[in-house]
Formats: sequence, structure tokens, C-alpha cells
Amino acid sequence: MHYIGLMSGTSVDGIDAALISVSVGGRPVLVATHAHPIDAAVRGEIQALMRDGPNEIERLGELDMALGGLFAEAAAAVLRKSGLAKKDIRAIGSHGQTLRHRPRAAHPFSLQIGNPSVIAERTGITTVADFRARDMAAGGQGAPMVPAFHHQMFHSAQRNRVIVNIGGIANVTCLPADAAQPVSGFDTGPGNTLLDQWIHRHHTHAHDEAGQWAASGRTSRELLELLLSDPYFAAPPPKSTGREHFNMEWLQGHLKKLATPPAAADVQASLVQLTAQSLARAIRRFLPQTLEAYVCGGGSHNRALMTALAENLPGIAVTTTDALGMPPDWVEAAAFAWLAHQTLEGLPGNIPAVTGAGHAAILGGIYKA
Ligand SMILES: Nc1ncnc2c1ncn2[C@@H]1O[C@H](COP(=O)(O)OP(=O)(O)OP(=O)(O)O)[C@@H](O)[C@H]1O
Ligand SMILES: CC(=O)N[C@H]1[C@@H]2OC[C@@H](O2)[C@@H](O)[C@@H]1O[C@H](C)C(=O)O
Repeated sequence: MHYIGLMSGTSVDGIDAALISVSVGGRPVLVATHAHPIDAAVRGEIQALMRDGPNEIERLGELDMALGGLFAEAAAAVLRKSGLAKKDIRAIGSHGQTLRHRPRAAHPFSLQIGNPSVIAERTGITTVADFRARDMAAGGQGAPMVPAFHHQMFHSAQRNRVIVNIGGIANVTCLPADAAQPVSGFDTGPGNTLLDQWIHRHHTHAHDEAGQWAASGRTSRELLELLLSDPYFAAPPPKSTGREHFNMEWLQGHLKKLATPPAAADVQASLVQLTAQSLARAIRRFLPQTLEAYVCGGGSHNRALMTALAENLPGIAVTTTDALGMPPDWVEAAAFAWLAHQTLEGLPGNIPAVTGAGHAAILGGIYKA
């Protein structure tokens, strides 16, 4: 059985499409991948709708339909690359584009757009979407959702390992070798989002290639301690977060507290340490017997970040999911392909111990071809 997974993450750097094959009892296999661009105008509108603004309902309605079309194009492109036919694909799992994630609101919600009716209509393939809402309806955070896939794909019966996803936001999944011990996982805080926004402000680049700018700076201990004092880092799981909390206003608010603000490159170096140290603290606290850490997500290409993570995890082998047979850029999209499989099989996709949901639930809505 083949599935397509579609993901546009908090970094809004494009749509990832992964085509996987799933066999009963086996580990999913990556068959084809495609990175679909999001043009600057659409990216700008997504980013604008991530913040408060005028006429939001009207703009959101249109963007939802427009993104549905882009997701359908991404699915068609990965299908072409695979050489398979439409009839070979059982379903598309579409994460959508997160605009708001409010797990602590009076009525908690998480909003992903990219209309699934449009995807099903344009591709002619059954589409599963809106994965987070059911977990939230069951009392969960609605995130992170990838830990069940990490378990299916990467669990080792011999060695405790953690999977570290460094996207815009970072999250960890702890996979104890002992099957009697629960899988845990949560968002640790910022991944690349502050790094991207800080370099964009100073050099207009979309990201800090390989972390070179960060590597040219020196960590400001004072700033780092201030940033790490945010209560989110010490809060116990279940927890999840987003750009609603970790954004430029948050960073500027802390910078203002310093008598002498650090040089811009030193702020970037400190932000690398913030991501690395918040991840390392979480790993040491929640799976202290971890032997190995496998990184996925775009942060795996940031050498300064990978070095900082390894330095903060002495005794733990830090590498990328490439070593486990899945290139780091495609893990999230593959996860949503697999989650569509779970849904169609009537199997749960959430891990209640991770999200805090009251029970394991079959996730998402099904939009028939
Ligand atoms: N060559 C590179 N050098 C440095 N950083 C990179 C490189 N390639 C990607 N990145 C970083 O990875 C980010 C994208 O990562 P990814 O696609 O995993 O995020 P996402 O899926 O949007 O986020 P999330 O997982 O939070 O939803 C980019 O915004 C950039 O910061
Ligand atoms: C609400 C939302 O889109 N959250 C993302 C984000 O990016 C990383 C982290 O924050 C994680 O919670 C989640 O993504 C992955 C796919 C997840 O749910 O596991």
C-alpha cells in the first residue's frame, strides 16, 4: 500500500511531499520525495495570518482554498516522480499549514489550513486531514503527533534512543528499548524559527546557511540565561508550543533587559545554544539513559547547531536519521502519510502519554476521492 504525506511546517519554507510504502507489520519505506515551492506572496500571506490582523476570516478562507491547490500540486508532483499511478495510492495524509496553535486557550484549538476537499478533488485521491483536532477533543495538546511514527519507524529493542526534530519549533521523542516503558515526547521550544527571523532581520537571508553566521559569533551567557529562564523550558510535559510564543517580540523583550545588547552575530550564536541546550536538558531529564540521538528536520543541516547539540550531550552519539535509513528532511511528511494509513485502518495515531489526551484516538477527517 502506498501513501503520500504532505507537510508545510512552521518555517513556511515550502511543502514537503513524501510517498511511502506501508506493509503490514513492517517499517514504512520512503519511495519518492518532492519539495514544492511556496512563492513569496503566498508565504507572506501565511506569515501575516500567523499574527493578528485585519479581515482575518476573509483572508483565511481564500488562503485555505489556495493552499489546498498547492498541496494538490505537490501530491501530483511526488506521484509523477515515483512512477506510480493514482490508483496505486490509497490516500494522502495532509498536515496542512499551522496558523495558530493554542493548546492552553479556554477552548484549546490548533488551526491547520490547506483545504482537503480541494486536494481530494484535484488529485482524485482520498485525503485524510485535520489530524490534531481529535486529540484535542480528547483533552490532548494536539501535538506533537510524530512520536507514534518515530516509534514505528525507529524503535530499537537494544538501545534507548531519542529522535530530535528541529524544524521551526523543536520536539523530541524518547524511545526506550524496553517495550514496557512508555514512549514520551514533547516540544522543547524554538528550533530554527528565531535563527531564521534574526538573520532575516540583519542580512535578509531566509536562513543561516550551515550556521556559519552563528559560528562567527560568541554566545552571550547573560542573554542565554535570560532566554532559558522562560517558564516553558522547565514546565513538565505534556507541552507544545509555536511561533505564537517564541517569536521576535519574545526575543526583543529579553534583549531590552540587558544593559549592553550583544552584537547581532553573538545573538545568533546564543540562539543556537538556546535550541541546543533546551533540547539537551529535556533529553537528560526525560530519558537519562539515552545512548543515541538522531536528528531530523532542517536544523540537521545547521552545523553550528549539530555541534552545539553534541557538545551539550556528552556520552550520547548524535547523528541524523540518515543513519537509520530515512533522510532527515522527509521524516515529518512521511509521518503524515503513515498517519493517514493509521486512520484508514481504524488505528490510533496519537500517543496519550505524549499529548495528554484521555485516550488513543483515530485521527483526522476522511475526504473520499
Ligand atoms: N542548509 C541549511 N543550513 C542551515 N539551516 C537550514 C538549512 N536547511 C534548512 N535549514 C533550517 O531548517 C528550517 C526548515 O526546517 P523544517 O523544514 O524541518 O521546518 P518545518 O517543517 O517548517 O518546521 P516544524 O517542524 O516546526 O513544523 C529552515 O527554516 C532553516 O532554518
Ligand atoms: C501545531 C504545530 O504545527 N506544531 C508543529 C511544530 O513543529 C514542530 C513542533 O511544533 C510539533 O509540535 C509540530 O509538528 C510535528 C509535525 C508534530 O506534530 O509532531
